[in-house]
Amino acid sequence: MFIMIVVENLLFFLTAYAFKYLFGVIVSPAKYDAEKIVLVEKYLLETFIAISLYVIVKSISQYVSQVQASRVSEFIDDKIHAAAVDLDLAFYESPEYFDTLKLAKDAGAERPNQVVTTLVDVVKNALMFCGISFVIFTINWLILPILIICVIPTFLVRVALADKLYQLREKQTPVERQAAYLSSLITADTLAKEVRSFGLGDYIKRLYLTIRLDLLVQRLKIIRRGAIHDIVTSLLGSFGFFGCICFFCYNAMKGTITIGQISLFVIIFPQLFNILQSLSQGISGLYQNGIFLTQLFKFFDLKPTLVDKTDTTALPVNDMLELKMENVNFTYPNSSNPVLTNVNLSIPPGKVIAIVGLNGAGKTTLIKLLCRLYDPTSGSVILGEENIRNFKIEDFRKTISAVFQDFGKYNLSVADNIRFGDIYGNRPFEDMVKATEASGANEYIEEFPNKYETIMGRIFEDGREISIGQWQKLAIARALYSPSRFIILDEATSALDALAEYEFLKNFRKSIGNKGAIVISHRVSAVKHADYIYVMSHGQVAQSGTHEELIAMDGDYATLFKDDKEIEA
Ligand SMILES: Nc1ncnc2c1ncn2[C@@H]1O[C@H](COP(=O)(O)OP(=O)(O)OP(=O)(O)O)[C@@H](O)[C@H]1O
Repeated sequence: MFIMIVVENLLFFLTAYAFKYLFGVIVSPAKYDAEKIVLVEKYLLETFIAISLYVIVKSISQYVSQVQASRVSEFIDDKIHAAAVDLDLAFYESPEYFDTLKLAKDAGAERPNQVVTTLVDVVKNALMFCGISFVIFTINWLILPILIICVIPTFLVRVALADKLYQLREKQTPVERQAAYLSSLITADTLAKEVRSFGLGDYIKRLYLTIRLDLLVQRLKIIRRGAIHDIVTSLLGSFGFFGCICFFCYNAMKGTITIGQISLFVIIFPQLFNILQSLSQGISGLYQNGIFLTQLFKFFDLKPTLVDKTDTTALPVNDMLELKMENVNFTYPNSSNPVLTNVNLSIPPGKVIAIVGLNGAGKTTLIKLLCRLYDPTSGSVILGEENIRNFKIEDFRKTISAVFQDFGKYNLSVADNIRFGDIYGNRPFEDMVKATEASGANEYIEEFPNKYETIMGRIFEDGREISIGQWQKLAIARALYSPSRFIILDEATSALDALAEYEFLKNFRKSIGNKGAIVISHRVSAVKHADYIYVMSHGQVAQSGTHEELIAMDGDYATLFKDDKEIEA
């Protein structure tokens, strides 16, 4: 790119000088003879070649610039994704993260491109400026400083405007995110049913428009003020430009400059003014993009809070180990209320453990800790004899497969939906079938003409939408397909009909083999066959035991079970 810029500039000056010599010969007092014609033809040919080369190089240079810009854009996109993948769950549960991500994405999409292209323009214009300055300097040394002084105020005004616009953008980011969220409510498929049945479309549309208009008014106020300052300072620049022309005309009339210099001046001087304007625009643009890129780097600088210890222990080979929680307390970051208090529980291999409790009791939070998506504030999670903090996070997470309440509905093929449980395992197809048979998903998959190659969901062509219960069966198949040591179902059977849930849980112990399992369900009657049951209340284990023991205790569990039975009846 740099080579192209240098060549392009050289060709521009070559063209200008070819013109200078051409005019010099044409208006020379030598008479019209064969020698003069040959000379004119020679300069005409040289001018033609120089112009043609200039045009070709300019086009190539534009092409190279576009290729470079696209590559930079892809590169930055990939870096943003890599940084986002590395961050842990805590970031995804905090608004500050989304603000930083938004600003980084705003910067990421186009700014690096703009930096490259603006930088190229600045270098190009700076080289051109040096060349033209030299030529102008040979004509009259005073012209240059006058012009520069006249352009400086425009430059300062643009830098100040960039600063103000950036500050405003930073301030507006949370509100802009709110507007984007409202827009997604009426454009995305997720809430299409609810928005229509409650007739929310117009209301959300108006709310969105009000926010956007408010943001626009604030922005336009700053832009308007900037435009007025820009007009005033640009006028000053034009005065300088005009002054130089007057000065030149005066000297031309006096005959102190040659006709060749006049032709050079006519070609070059308007360019100089344009270049100075572009340079000031380019440098202030670089400054503006620079402050945006700061946000991109701020995003890249985010570091996961959960990191591997320097001396990690290898996972024990023995896969018949218990997973335990010992005196675990937990408070979410940015919150002061403890969500778990002194929790003790254990999940032995090959056993099904159930956790029941009212909404907000802390069940899902407990699962997040078991999966090491968060670390306990105090107390430990232990695999066998080892605190899970001593293992590599990536290795430990592979020991658990979980189906969360908000599990993934991947709009990809059935096979991909299951393969995601063990994405790098090169497993035989039979394993996939075994998993879908255990979850009950095979019943509907077998009816699809394309079976496991059927695309799920309605987002893409030929996609098949399935019911929530069927999605759940697919998610359970994914967890069963995973070669993990423990499997967790967090209300993963909530949408299954009572019979399907009963059938599934009856066979669940057989499907898990030696794996330890946790099942969370609000249907207490569905988990009564679990080997051991924990009852959670306000972040604590209020009761624990087998179904029979808990019924005999006549506490929270017995009440939940009785309520459940009455509702079922
Ligand atoms: N990311 C978070 N940041 C702060 N507090 C949270 C967060 N997630 C959950 N909580 C709080 O932790 C408490 C326990 O939530 P949790 O989701 O663990 O309950 P739960 O027992 O799974 O409820 P449910 O049966 O409704 O799924 C709730 O009071 C909730 O407000």
